[in-house]
Amino acid sequence: AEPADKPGVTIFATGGTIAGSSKSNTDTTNYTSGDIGVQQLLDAVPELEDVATVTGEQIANTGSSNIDQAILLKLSKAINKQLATPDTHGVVVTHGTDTLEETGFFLDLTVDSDKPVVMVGAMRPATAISADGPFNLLEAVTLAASDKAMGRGAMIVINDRIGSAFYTTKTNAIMLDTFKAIEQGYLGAFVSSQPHFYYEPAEPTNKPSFDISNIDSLPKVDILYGYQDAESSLLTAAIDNGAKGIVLASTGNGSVPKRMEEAVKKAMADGIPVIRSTRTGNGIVSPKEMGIGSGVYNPQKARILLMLVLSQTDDMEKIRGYFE
Ligand SMILES: NC(=O)C[C@H](N)C(=O)O
Repeated sequence: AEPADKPGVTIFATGGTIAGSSKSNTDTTNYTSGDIGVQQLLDAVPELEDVATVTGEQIANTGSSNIDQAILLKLSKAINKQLATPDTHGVVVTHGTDTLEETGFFLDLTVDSDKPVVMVGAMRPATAISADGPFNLLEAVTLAASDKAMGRGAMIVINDRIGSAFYTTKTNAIMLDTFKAIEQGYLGAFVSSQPHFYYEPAEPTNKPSFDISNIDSLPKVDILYGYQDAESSLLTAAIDNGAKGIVLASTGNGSVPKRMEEAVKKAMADGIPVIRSTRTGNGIVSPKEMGIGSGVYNPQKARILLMLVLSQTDDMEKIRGYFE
């Protein structure tokens, strides 16, 4: 599509490390925050044009310890005005991380729109080797341009995570993965033995359900662990032993060693799904050419899901759809 067809996203720049610069590309602590203007931030990420029609507005350019209520009010009013225009799909606020959570929370409580408001910052200045700002900015704009971001309140994007501005906090003075909402990752907690929920009722995205009223047994699915030197003999043995599906508790992002590729491909071709999950205990295993990525499911949950799915269908693309 032409750039004009892309969703409109306005970036309100306020400064911070994301707009910081230093004479040295290894300096990540003694740089000047809020040194680079919004146009320069945009110019550093030409890929933004692929996801949105982006316009920039400079609200302030300072370290976020200098953000005050005058700036908050100016910013919130500017965002409300911008989101009311039909061509605007969402807004992004570039901001220093030190007080980013305060501004995000303020916007969450004062912006009157279902459209996405995305706070973004960086922990390394723009001049650093492996500066995190440009990719964070690309993700923030992609989120602001996404229909999936509607109605979620103000959000904080940094280090590949989407946080609720209501709950997310800076937790580390210098590390890249500083923003966390650890406690509110739970649904709730007990206060004097009474349940207190952090969220309104919500279902996990794409949660499947199965009617097992007429099912007396489920297909056999085995889990195989990933490790250095792992090869295909256990996979073949599991299938010879009657497995109708296999879950790999693989290394990393569900990687399959070259030694096992042929056996995985053969199993898939024979109608035996091979789900690539991860032994790391965390993360969303993404689709690749090989097998089926487990998505959000750890190996033991992927196994239960695959048994249920196999009780309903042997269509490989349908099976894939439950995971990826
Ligand atoms: N990482 C950062 O953005 C910190 C910076 N001092 C600020 O909050 O402006």
